[in-house]
Order: sequence, then C-alpha cells, then structure tokens
Amino acid sequence: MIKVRELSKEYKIVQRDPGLKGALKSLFKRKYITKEAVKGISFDISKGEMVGYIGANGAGKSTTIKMLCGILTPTNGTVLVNDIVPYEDRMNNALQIGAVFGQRTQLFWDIPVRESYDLLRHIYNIPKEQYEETLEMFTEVLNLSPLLSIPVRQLSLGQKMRCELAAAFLHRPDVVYLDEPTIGLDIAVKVRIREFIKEMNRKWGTTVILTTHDMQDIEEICSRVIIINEGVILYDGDLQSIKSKFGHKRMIHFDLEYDIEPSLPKELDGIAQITSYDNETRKLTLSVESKDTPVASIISIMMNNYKVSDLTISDPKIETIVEEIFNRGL
Ligand SMILES: Nc1ncnc2c1ncn2[C@@H]1O[C@H](COP(=O)(O)OP(=O)(O)OP(=O)(O)O)[C@@H](O)[C@H]1O
Repeated sequence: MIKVRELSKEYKIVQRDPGLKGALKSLFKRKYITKEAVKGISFDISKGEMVGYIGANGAGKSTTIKMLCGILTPTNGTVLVNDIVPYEDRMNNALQIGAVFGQRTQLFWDIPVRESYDLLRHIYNIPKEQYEETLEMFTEVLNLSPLLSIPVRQLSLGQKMRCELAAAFLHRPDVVYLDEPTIGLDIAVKVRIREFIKEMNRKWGTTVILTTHDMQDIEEICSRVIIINEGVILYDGDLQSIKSKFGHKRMIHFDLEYDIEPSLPKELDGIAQITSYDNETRKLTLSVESKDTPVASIISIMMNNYKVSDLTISDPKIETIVEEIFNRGL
C-alpha cells in the first residue's frame, strides 16, 4: 500500500551574517547551506498495519510524513501510496488520506465543530447517510456531543484533539498520518484517543502511521516500529524485539533535598548511570538495567548516600532507547 524507495530530502537554508549589514547583504547575495534531513530511506507498509515512526527531535520524522502526505516533494527517491505519487497528485492523494499534525488544526477556527465537519463532508463528497452514521459513532466513542456546537477556538487542547481525530477519519481514509496526537493531553484523553485509533483500524482496516515521543502510545497502538536517526533508518521491525532487548531499562528520578554535585555511589558502578542532574530543581535521574539488580536495591543504596525528598520510576523515553541503539547497535 505504501512504498518508499531511496527517499531523500534536502533543505536549503539561507545563511545570514548577523546585524543589519548582514540582512542587507543577504538581500543581494544569498549564501545557502544544505541540510539533508532524510537520507535515502526505504520501507513498505501493508494495508491495515499500524506503524510507529519514532526518533529523537530533528531525526527526520515530520519531513518523511510530509513527503508521504504530498506536502513536500522529495529531493530524490519515490513514494507511492496506493499507486498514487502524493506530491504529484495531491488532490487524489488527499481523498485517500487523513492527517493530524500535533498543534495545527484542520478545523475552522471560528465556527462550531459540527459546521466544520459539514464542510469536510462536502469537500470529501461523503454520502449523507454514511456521514451521519460515522459522526454518530465518533460522537459516542470520542464523547463529542458537548463539543459539536462550540467554535474550535474555545476548546481545550484535549477537546480539540478529539475533534481533530474525528475530522481525520471522517471520510474513512485508507491511510491516516498522526503526528504527536496525544502531546500535552491528560491520561484519560490519551486512553480514549488510543482506543479510538485501534477501533478505526479494526473496523475499517485503516493503515496508521504514528509519530510520537510517548512510548505508551506506541506500545498500545503499534506492533511495528521504524526508528529513524539523523535521516537514516536504524531499525524496522516488531516492537517486541526492541522491548525484550531494551525494555529492562528503568529510569529512576530522585528529588534531592540539597544541591550537591552528584556522583554515583561505588556500589552502583557499572549498574546505574547518571543520565541527568538539574541543580536548580535538584532532580537527579539514573538509568538502570533492572534485570541485573532489583530497582529496590538501587533505591536503597541511593537513600543511604543522599537525602532524597521524593522519587519516581519510569520507562525510558524513546530518545533514550534510540540513543542507546545508536551507541550500542542492535
Ligand atoms: N523547513 C525547513 N527548513 C530547513 N530545515 C528544516 C526544515 N524543516 C526541518 N528542517 C531540519 O531537518 C531536520 C529534520 O527535521 P524534522 O522536522 O523532520 O524532524 P523530526 O524528527 O520531526 O523532529 P521533532 O521530533 O523535533 O518534530 C532537522 O535538523 C530540522 O532542523
């Protein structure tokens, strides 16, 4: 369904000397540097797959998604989505895809949500009966009824995101691209959104490509992940193998009572690593291999060495896993 071959994208960035002189100079003589954001990547995605497209900030995720959507034209390589070249046939491609781009809206800012949907119905030429049936289902699953009569600008982030998702799936597209659909949302809304995406996939076999920094989104929704780093694909395969290799890691966050230059107690040499320390908030984060030493023992050693006012344990962030894959290999 989606075929990506040797896909690259270079951005040309204007270089400007500082100050007014620099600005004036650049009006007459422009200097460019080239940034290669995506470097010859290839993959296939079959109908109905739900794929997590992950990587650190600036890895090239949005650039790839924009080429898949047809918003950007590649510098080299090709994309085919259902035999359509998205950047050459944007109109027909738009009919077969839906998209949610984090903070941007595809709804009309000043009119009630229901009227935006009605406009989308006309844009996508959705048969009236199908539209009403779909909207009724979305209203129930995403709890939209209190929101439909409100203009988008008056909605909270979570309410807006639920409305955005409904808009992306309203015309029952074959493929939906979701770029950070749960960013900044509380856990209840995240759960509802994840359930909705899974339900649409079950019901209509929608292919979903999801970029997110939230590992939980990936775990709940995707069985396959593609990891990109500096424009190159590092891993393409099932999530389970990544988890069994790297899932033992835990992050332990300590709130220290006093600001001291933290160093790892000797007993934790080779077992834990300090990944960050902020001397203003006095937050210290350790990463540990929980399969080697129980987290409880590590905490107890730390408590003997530092005055700790609070602590939390979390799974590693995607960035940490990607960094580790990058450093250690697979
Ligand atoms: N319009 C642009 N002009 C110049 N450089 C750009 C442009 N858009 C992105 N880049 C650069 O290309 C690289 C990849 O950016 P991209 O937005 O694709 O990353 P990303 O993986 O989506 O990051 P994030 O997780 O922060 O959204 C970055 O170095 C970025 O600075």
